[in-house]
Amino acid sequence: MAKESKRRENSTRHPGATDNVKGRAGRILAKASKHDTYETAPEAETAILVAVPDKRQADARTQEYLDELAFLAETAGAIVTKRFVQRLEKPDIRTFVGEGKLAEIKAYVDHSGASMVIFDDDLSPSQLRNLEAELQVKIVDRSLLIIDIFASRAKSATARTQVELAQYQYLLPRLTGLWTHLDKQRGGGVSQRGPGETEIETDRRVVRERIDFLKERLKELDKQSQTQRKSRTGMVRVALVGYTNVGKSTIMNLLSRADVFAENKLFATVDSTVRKVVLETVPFLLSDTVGFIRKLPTRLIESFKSTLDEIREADLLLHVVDISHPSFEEHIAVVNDTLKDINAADKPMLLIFNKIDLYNPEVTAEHHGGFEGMNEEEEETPRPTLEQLKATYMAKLHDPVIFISAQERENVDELRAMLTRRVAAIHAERYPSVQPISPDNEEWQS
Ligand SMILES: Nc1nc2c(ncn2[C@@H]2O[C@H](COP(=O)(O)OP(=O)(O)OP(=O)(O)O)[C@@H](O)[C@H]2O)c(=O)[nH]1
Ligand SMILES: [Mg+2]
Repeated sequence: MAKESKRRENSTRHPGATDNVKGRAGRILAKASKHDTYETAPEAETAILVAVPDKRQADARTQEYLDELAFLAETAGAIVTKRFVQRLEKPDIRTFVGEGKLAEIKAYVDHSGASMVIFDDDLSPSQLRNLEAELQVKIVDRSLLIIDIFASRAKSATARTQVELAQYQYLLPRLTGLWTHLDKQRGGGVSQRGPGETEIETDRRVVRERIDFLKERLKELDKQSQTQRKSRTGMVRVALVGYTNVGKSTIMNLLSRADVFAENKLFATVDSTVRKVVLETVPFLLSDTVGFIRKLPTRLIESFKSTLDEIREADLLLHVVDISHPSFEEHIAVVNDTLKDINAADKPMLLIFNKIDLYNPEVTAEHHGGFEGMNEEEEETPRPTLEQLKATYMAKLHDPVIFISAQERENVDELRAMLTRRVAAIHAERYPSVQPISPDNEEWQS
């Protein structure tokens, strides 16, 4: 017993203990934990993408999803050399893709020397194990890819702790998975416990302890930031939300003259930034937050709770949309669903359609590059004009909408005016007797 507790103490205190777990059973995480920033990543790895859409999914949609996956892979520092698509009613339970497709992928991996295969979905622990055994290269699923990018971007203590928590939560069931076949064969019985099971039990315990430790640490960090946030009470709080890469940080910089990192990469922002902004004597706090994405792992959302508090505690959400993206409507839905997941769906919202400079009604899904078997008719569906879109959204939504180009500074003054009126109205509502600012009386959403 004494020996046991001593070992446990060592394992939690000594960083090498968890590294061992990662090293032995969790090499899938090696990349996520190794490189610090994307910029300093050593020579790029080559990656193959694999998607298994269901039979009903339109070809253009499949291609768009693969574009997004390629963008994620590039953001993580990999060069994509090939895409594989297999339409299946349901992914194969053993190897995700069917036998024939797996052989095709295997042939390509062997021939091209690609160093990893990235799947556009999450793999079960056993699928991961089987695929690694068959293909003999690193297998990365969607969750791991996103966690990896977050790991390379996280700067603050909170974000780094959140990412580490997500990494271990990802690892834990996969440790179990590596050994489930043994458990089954043995059918229980203490006397038959092999060394494998003892080892895995130790690993699991080390990982669980690390998870508990990180949760505690997050609680402490959360207390500190709560104290910080309390000192800001009274201020109207506005949060920029939206799909990744839509221009949230660019708008933050425009409105607050801050210098927030913005670039054409997914998840440029992982930490949230808060700035005090004063527009026509109306002061408020503006925060820039992590972008959302389709199939964002729930675990990751949970571990990013503190970051998401900025959104939960906001009085007004500025939902930024990249109107030039062919799937912008799906992006809106993903963001709204994620807001629901984090209990922030009922907040007042202003919808900002950004990148109007890139919007071209003539351009269809085609500009993303057709691929074999693409349905020609699908490509030719014309997109509505900006005016038509404006009319549709104005009619459809209770929330006001505005169309801008943050980059070309188009309609930015209009955005400022709209925001000023909105914040002033919230302020007036909160402090009816004080009214330190003179809210514009006209209907702000006219
Ligand atoms: N053409 C065009 N590009 C824009 C516009 N606004 C932003 N961008 C570009 O879009 C890319 C993404 O902008 P960011 O501000 O980093 O986007 P974000 O929403 O903060 O992205 P994440 O933090 O990754 O979620 C950058 O390359 C910007 O320069 C715009 O109005 N027009
Ligand atoms: Mg950003």
